[in-house]
Amino acid sequence: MAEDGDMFLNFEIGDAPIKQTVKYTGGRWRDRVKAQKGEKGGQDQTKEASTGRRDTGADYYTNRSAKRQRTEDGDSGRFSKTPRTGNPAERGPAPPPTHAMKTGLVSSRLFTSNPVPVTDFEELPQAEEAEPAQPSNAPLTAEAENFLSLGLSRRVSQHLATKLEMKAPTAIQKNTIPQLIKEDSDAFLQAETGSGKTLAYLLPIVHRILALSHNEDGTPKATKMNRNSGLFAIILAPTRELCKQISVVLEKVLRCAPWLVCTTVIGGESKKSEKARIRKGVNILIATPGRLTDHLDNTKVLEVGTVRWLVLDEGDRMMEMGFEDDIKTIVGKIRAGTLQKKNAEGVVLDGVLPSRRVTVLCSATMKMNVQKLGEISLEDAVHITASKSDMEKDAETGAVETAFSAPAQLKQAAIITPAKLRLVTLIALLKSTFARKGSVMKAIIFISCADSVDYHFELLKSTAPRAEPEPKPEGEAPTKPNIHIETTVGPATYITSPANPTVMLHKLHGSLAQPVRSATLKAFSECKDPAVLITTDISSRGLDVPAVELVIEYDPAFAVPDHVHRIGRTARAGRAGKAVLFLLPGSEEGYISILPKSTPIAPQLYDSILQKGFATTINVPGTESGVLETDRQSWASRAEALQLHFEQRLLAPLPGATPVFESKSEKFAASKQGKKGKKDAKKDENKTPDNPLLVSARQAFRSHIRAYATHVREERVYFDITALHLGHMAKAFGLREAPGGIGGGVSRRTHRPVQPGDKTNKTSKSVGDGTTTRRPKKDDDDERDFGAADEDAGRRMREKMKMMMGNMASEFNLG
Ligand SMILES: Nc1ncnc2c1ncn2[C@@H]1O[C@H](COP(=O)(O)OP(=O)(O)OP(=O)(O)O)[C@@H](O)[C@H]1O
Repeated sequence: MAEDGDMFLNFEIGDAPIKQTVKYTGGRWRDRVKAQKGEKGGQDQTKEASTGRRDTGADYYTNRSAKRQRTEDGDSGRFSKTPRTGNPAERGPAPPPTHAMKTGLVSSRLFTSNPVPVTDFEELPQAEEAEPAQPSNAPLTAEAENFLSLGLSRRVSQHLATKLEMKAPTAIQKNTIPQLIKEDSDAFLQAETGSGKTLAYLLPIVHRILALSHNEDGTPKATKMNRNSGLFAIILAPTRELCKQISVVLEKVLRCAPWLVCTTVIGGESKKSEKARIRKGVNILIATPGRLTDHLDNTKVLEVGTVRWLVLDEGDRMMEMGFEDDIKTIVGKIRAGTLQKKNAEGVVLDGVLPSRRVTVLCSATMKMNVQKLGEISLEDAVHITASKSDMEKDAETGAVETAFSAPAQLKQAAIITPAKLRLVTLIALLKSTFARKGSVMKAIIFISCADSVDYHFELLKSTAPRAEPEPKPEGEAPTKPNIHIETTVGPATYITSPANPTVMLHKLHGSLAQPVRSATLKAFSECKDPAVLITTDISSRGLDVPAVELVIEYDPAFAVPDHVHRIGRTARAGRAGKAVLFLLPGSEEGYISILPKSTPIAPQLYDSILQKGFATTINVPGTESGVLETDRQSWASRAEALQLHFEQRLLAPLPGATPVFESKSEKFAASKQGKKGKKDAKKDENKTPDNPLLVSARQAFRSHIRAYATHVREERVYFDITALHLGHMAKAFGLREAPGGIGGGVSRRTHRPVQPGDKTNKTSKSVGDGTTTRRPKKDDDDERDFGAADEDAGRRMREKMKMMMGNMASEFNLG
């Protein structure tokens, strides 16, 4: 079990003999000798530790608040004002950690030399003292509030109440629906995440199309409508996932009018089948901008003469992703065509449908680029918000307020964690979150880049071979395994607890093939067990998975509006939710001051999280009692043992591991990274490949650092790449030192270990001079190309690397 690295937290990690003898085989003799020496060096260090000369964690509490608390509160270093209860012996002894000394292993030295937080924790308001806020995005509760009173037909209102269990509108729906039913002006909808904006624009569209064939009371008119009666609305959204989600919502609504049809054109499937669907007839089309532009150019059957509505959902994100030209083309093409007053069957559209083309822009946040988008697409638009007073203020001043907020009921916290402790703190947080069955059902962890998502998924998921499906009784067809989720879903061993043994881990990012993306998201949404999704910003916009109760921003967002969208994946439609943000001590702490919040964001020091997460006895499958006593260990030594375990997993040559560099180009890229000659590269072909997890960790680290440098300019005062301690950050990736190659000539994509389900990305290439050619925009690209996205960031990174690595900089092409 130890070999495959699985179930480690099911062990008593502290006293378990994690030590492994690594036999160095293969490669050049120099490397082998070096490796053996390294091993010996490690043992020497441990010897030193056992004789008491090693750092015993005396500077564990380096911050003054901690020291103060420690004196007040025994030695726990806990920062809650809540008095602690229980027998101190049960809480385990205090740090300093001793595990490494006992087991004779190289200490991971997690708790030493960490930077001191600038926050004075004692001065802060306590989160638990604050009154729970009333939900701000919930359906309205007043008796008179119903969809019928907003002007929707009886058919639609009844369908909403009986089939979709939606009796009352939300505030944004209340303000939008009558406006879009009665008026034909453009509109900009701005309301909090999870406030029901999707139905706010969909319901009036469906209502008015339905009115072509049915009277207000639901009785049919002489006019019959069907899928060939014309394309009336186009909805654009930035990601395929969001398009699919909108389509699912619309399909549910259209069950009350089954003769109307909607479809998606989003890429990820053949254009031919999309064309075929358009040819069969569609009344409402949901699309990503890139794919729609393509169809407008090449699909003759796509007629836009009858189109009355163009909805730009998450407009700012589309602009940010570089779809400005596509949107201009789409708007231009739709406006250029003559507006048909009758459809092909001679049905008069005007009077029932808007007599002009209406554009609706929709977002929870508003970056400056939305204003630009407004200029491209809107004419005399009304600004619709959830609060009437905001709307009146805007109407008076003629300006659009740029303020946006998080749902009031959403509890926000920030954990101030030194870089070295990030990984163990994340696991401790997840462990305590899922400690009890039913406490939290679903959590999303946001990470800055796809490489890091891949790595953390591999690190945290079980490495045990997949269980064979139960044999079916004779005559019954065996259940087909879902091949699309084989590499993206798995049990999250390190996070489970005896009370909650099945927590499923999922990963999602934009470099996965579309069927894998769709299947993974479906698996996460429908998972009946507690589930965690590790993802990039691809999941930050619009995603609506109702049972998400916790959002963890392990890497802070690149801009505040992105943060608002990320945390908005929880606390939707009036439900409760919690968001936790990881920040480094120092300048990052200042970031809290610029975040929108309705209740104070409580900064918290990592140690209370570690204490909670690593406090419990841990079950050990296979032993007589099933439980191993761990009371004699402190939470800090458990944290160290876990870190050490990860570091060793990365260093161990895994038996039967598949080489990571499978293609020649990858091998060549790897050898180039170290600036080796072709001869050396050839020699390296015979070398035992590095543990794939190690390669993945290094790549994740590099991409993480590159991503860090791309925070928006205004926020770089908090996220300063030059203040980042690369060596400490490496620890958070289970690495013992920072790998080279950051900001160097190897592009992110060329070097990422290819995984089953990954899209081949042939469009990114290193040009060998420290820059990467920009990939042509993907259809719905949702991640940054860190190679060249930000020249300024690159320059700062190179400076940082120079500073950190001295002469090595030239070796890595950074100078
Ligand atoms: N009137 C309503 N009553 C109950 N639930 C509703 C109502 N309207 C919407 N919802 C639910 O609220 C959730 C959020 O809706 P939606 O996805 O439209 O929010 P949004 O404002 O677009 O959020 P985001 O800005 O994050 O995209 C959905 O699960 C939806 O089913």
